[in-house]
Amino acid sequence: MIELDGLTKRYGDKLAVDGISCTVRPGIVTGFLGPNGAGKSTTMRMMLDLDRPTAGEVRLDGRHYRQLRDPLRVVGALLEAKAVHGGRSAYHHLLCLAQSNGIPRSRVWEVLDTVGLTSVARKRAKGFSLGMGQRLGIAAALLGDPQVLLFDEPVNGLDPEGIHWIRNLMKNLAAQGRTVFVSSHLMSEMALTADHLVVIGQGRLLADTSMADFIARNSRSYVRLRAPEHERLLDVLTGAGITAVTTAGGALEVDGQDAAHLGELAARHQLVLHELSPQQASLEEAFMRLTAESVEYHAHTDPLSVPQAAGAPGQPSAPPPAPRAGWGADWRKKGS
Ligand SMILES: Nc1ncnc2c1ncn2[C@@H]1O[C@H](COP(=O)(O)OP(=O)(O)OP(=O)(O)O)[C@@H](O)[C@H]1O
Repeated sequence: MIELDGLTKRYGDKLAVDGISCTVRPGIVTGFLGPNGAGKSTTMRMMLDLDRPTAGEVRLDGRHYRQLRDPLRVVGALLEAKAVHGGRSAYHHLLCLAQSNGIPRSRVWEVLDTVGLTSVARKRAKGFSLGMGQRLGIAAALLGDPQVLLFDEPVNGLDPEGIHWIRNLMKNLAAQGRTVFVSSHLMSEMALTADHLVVIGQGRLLADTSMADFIARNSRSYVRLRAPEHERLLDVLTGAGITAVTTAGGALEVDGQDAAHLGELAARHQLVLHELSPQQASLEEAFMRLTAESVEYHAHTDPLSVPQAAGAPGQPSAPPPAPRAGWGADWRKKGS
């Protein structure tokens, strides 16, 4: 379990983390989301005592990091890939870590096997690909068989096989009853991996809730219908006191109604339906909707930089947010 209690970090004028309190529970994967500059890395660094909080505290299974005699046995972290002495072999890198934390040599071979690096264990880490470097970082995190695991952007730059592997690894670690806390900017990946979400924006806690609840609360859900007798369906719906909006594509969208109820209503009027589909926004849309106000950097080339998940009730749907062409490039400070 990780407990954050009023956790605050100020760098000069900049309040990077602003009084965050929450508990990251064991047995599930908790995703840590926030726009660029939200304070995720700073929060994770404070969890590992790499940065001192200005106020508040973090406890890992009830203790401060500083109180841990062999930290790797309590918490494992992947903060930065390739934080490795490049001249050392994978084996020696892990052996040094093991020896400084009272971990037996045999465990080094176990974790090398877990991450699939046994065959290159004696090779120098500087020749490793990005994916191999990530696997070595994960081996280091697992070395002490810790109950708490932190992963900062673990799938960055990995190929689909590597992403799949890390996803399953995190799920398995959580299924073993460990606390797994993972940050990522890849929403589709997070949607597949995390059960619970902690979302921050400009250093403040915006949400601490289950994945399903987060999407439901931060997006519009509606039912889409298509019928060859479009006008008659519209009349039937209106007659039943149901507001339906015709989209540009010729479908009808209805908010706040159960799909089964709408299907039965159409059947009672002998209306053929070609589509009757409940629609729910993606995690990405829900995230962008929640954090639109707290995005620190906006791309000035992107007109959709304040995104909408869908049209407001009674309005035709807004187009889904376009992939952010300027994400990571061409940024400027908001308001500058
Ligand atoms: N050492 C530092 N000195 C001054 N300001 C800092 C320092 N580290 C972080 N900041 C500022 O604190 C804020 C939070 O940064 P942080 O790196 O924690 O955000 P993040 O959510 O991890 O961002 P990203 O998703 O871009 O990695 C940012 O405005 C950043 O510029």
